[in-house]
This record gives sequence, C-alpha cells and structure tokens, in this order.
Amino acid sequence: MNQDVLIKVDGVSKKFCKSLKRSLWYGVGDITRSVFGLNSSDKLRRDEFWALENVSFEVRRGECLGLIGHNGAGKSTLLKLLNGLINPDAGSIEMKGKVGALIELGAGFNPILSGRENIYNNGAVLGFTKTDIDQKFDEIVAFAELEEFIDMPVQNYSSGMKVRLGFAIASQMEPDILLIDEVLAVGDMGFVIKCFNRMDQLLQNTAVILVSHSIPQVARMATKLCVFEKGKSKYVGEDVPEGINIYYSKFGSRITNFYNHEKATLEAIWIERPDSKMDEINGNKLVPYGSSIKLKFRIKTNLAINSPLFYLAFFDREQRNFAEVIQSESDLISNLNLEKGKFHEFEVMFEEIRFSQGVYSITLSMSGILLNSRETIFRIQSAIYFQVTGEIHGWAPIQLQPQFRLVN
Ligand SMILES: Nc1ncnc2c1ncn2[C@@H]1O[C@H](COP(=O)(O)OP(=O)(O)OP(=O)(O)O)[C@@H](O)[C@H]1O
Repeated sequence: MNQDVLIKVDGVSKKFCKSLKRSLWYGVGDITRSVFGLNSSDKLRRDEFWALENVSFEVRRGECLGLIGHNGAGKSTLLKLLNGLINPDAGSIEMKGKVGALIELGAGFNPILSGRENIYNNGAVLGFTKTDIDQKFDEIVAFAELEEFIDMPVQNYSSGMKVRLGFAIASQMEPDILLIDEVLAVGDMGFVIKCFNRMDQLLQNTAVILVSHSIPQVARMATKLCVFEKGKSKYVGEDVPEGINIYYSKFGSRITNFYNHEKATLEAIWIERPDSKMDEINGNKLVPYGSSIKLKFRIKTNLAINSPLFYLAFFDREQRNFAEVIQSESDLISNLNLEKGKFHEFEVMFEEIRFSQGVYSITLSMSGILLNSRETIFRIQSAIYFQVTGEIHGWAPIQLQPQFRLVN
C-alpha cells in the first residue's frame, strides 16, 4: 500500500439477513465452514441481501472522504467494517495507523462507568498507555466541556454530552484515521463548529471519513466523495459538487404549496429568456449560466387590492434561502390598484443569473392594501423550479466574478 494511503477498501461486500431466525442458522453454518478453512457463501441465501456490494476506494493522509446516501444505503455498515466491528463477506480492507472512531451514539462507552473511566478505557483500546492518556486527559475533558460531569456515569449523560466525550476522545488522541458517523448531528451548533475546526487541524496528518446527511457539512469538509445507493457506490471521486449532484438527482420531488390563495389566485408563472426560446428538462426550464431571464406571473384578484408588493425568495436543493427580492413601499409600481375579478400580468427582469449548476426554486409572496391596512395576499412555496446549466458547478449557489489584477 502506498505510504500515504491509510485506508484501502478493495471490492468489499457485506450481506445481511432480513430474518433473525435464518441469520442465526446461516451463522452456525458459516462458523462451521470457517473451522474447515472455507469462506462463507458468496451467493445470497433466502432472505439475505447485499448491504454493501463491491465497494472500492482509497483515502490518503490529508484527505477527507464524505460518505453520502439515502437511509439504509450502507454507510454505517461500511464504517463498522472499517472499525473492525464486523467482517466483510468479500474483498479486503487495509487500515494503517491508529483509528479514532465515533460511530454509534454511546458505542464504545461502558454506561455504568464515569466519563473519566471511559476516557481511560477508550484510550487503552486505541493503544495508548496510561501515561499517554494522563497527558491528554485534561485536553479531552476541556474539549468536551464536561469538567463538571466527568465523574458522573455515562448512562446519565445526554445525547450531546456522549457525542462531546466520544469526539473529544477520538480526536484529541491524534489518530491517523478518524471515522465519524452521523452522530455529530446531536451536538449543538457551537460544538459542531468546534468539531469541524478540530477536523481541519487534524486533516493535515489524518485520513478522515465523514458520514452525514447534512450536505453542507460534507461539502465543508470533504476533499472527495463516495455516493452510495442501495449498497453500491454510484460515484467515487474528487469532484465533490458532481457527487452532490448525483446524490440529489435521486430526489426528484417538486412540490408547490399554496398559502392564502383566496384573495388572489396565481393563475400561471413562467420564465422567459428575453432573446431566445427556453429549453426544458424534467419539467425544469433551463437557464444557461450568465444569461438573463424574465420571471412572469399572472394573477387573478378576487378582491380589490391596492399597492401590491411582491417578495421573491430563491432556494437551492438544500432548501437554503440564498437570495431574495424584497420590494419596499418605495418600489411601489405607481400606486397600482388591482381591480377585483381581473387578470394582471407582472414581469421581473433578472440580468445575468450567475448561479452554480443545479436546480433552484422560487417562492413568491404578495401583499397589498385591503381596506386600510397592508395584508399578505398569498404565499406560494416553490412556485416555480428552474435549472441552471453550464460549466460552473461550485458548491456555493452564487458565483462572484470579480476583476483580479496585479497591483504590485
Ligand atoms: N446487523 C444487521 N442485520 C441485518 N441487517 C442489517 C444489520 N445492520 C444493518 N442492516 C441493514 O443494512 C442496510 C444498510 O444499513 P446501514 O445502517 O449501513 O445504512 P445507512 O446508510 O447508514 O443508513 P442511515 O442513513 O439510515 O443511517 C439496511 O438495510 C439495514 O437494515
């Protein structure tokens, strides 16, 4: 194995059985076969399925591999294989150096022992001597911010406290390999930020594998990505935005929600390009990067509405509201009065859409003066979807294009 490659996974498969009774029965058979030096069957028996199938990748020192995929895709199974908690049915795993792992919440802790005792236990499992752990002890407790509770049994810790202790042990022991499962999700934001900063520091000398459903967290850390689907890796590579696109392409749901649609009805909403016709894919209008668009919409007023104002919010696939248009009283379209029972068409011109490749939605709200006071007329969540195409597929939704010049 290359010097810097700390994790090498080659053609790894793992099967599980859906029936407990059969799995015990198969287990007995497999143990008997292994006594006679035979491998377990590489065929699926009744009720068995591949939780992982032929997975291969390498992670070097200084790299962080993000593992993403839907629920049940096989991510935790892979981490358990890497941590030696279970064995693969096929393929090989090579790991070099000390492994720090935070896999299941509370796993690796003895619940009736105190935080202090668990630090010594876990440190010993990682291969550290008592003197090594003595030296690191204060740092671990300080990182976890558990000074007050370090002598309390771990079974009385909250979920967040267990994660704090687990991450502090795994990371402060300066492992060569750090395996982190979704568990960080239960830490509060302050602690999660601290964990990411710590992982940034460790990354120089460590190979990190991070499993998460939080794509912003993965995008923040990962230098390469592995996308799982039903136990198979659909993408392994260093093009993180590309991997994220592949992951998102599995979730096609386009749902529009209407709120307060009685006072005025959105009859139609569409996008036009001022200069050419629009192509479409999967029902999304295609907007080439850098092009200008007109957002048009037609509403029917069911009441007389004066001085309408619109609010537009742009969302990316993560449901991040990354841009908005807030019309204020000073933007009023010449004291417009919309008569009851009529159709009214509006257009909003956007020059040069510089969004990264991907699918975006627009939420549209309208307010207006009814009698004497301004009221929300309607709000339509994800009123329209569109897809930006082009070369640029960064993780951030908006691409800035400043001028660079040499000044000295
Ligand atoms: N010990 C086990 N016995 C039987 N099936 C198992 C066992 N452990 C995991 N599985 C199954 O293996 C598949 C993969 O599970 P795994 O926990 O690896 O998924 P995951 O990608 O981590 O999912 P999630 O995002 O929900 O955490 C699932 O179908 C799960 O039910």
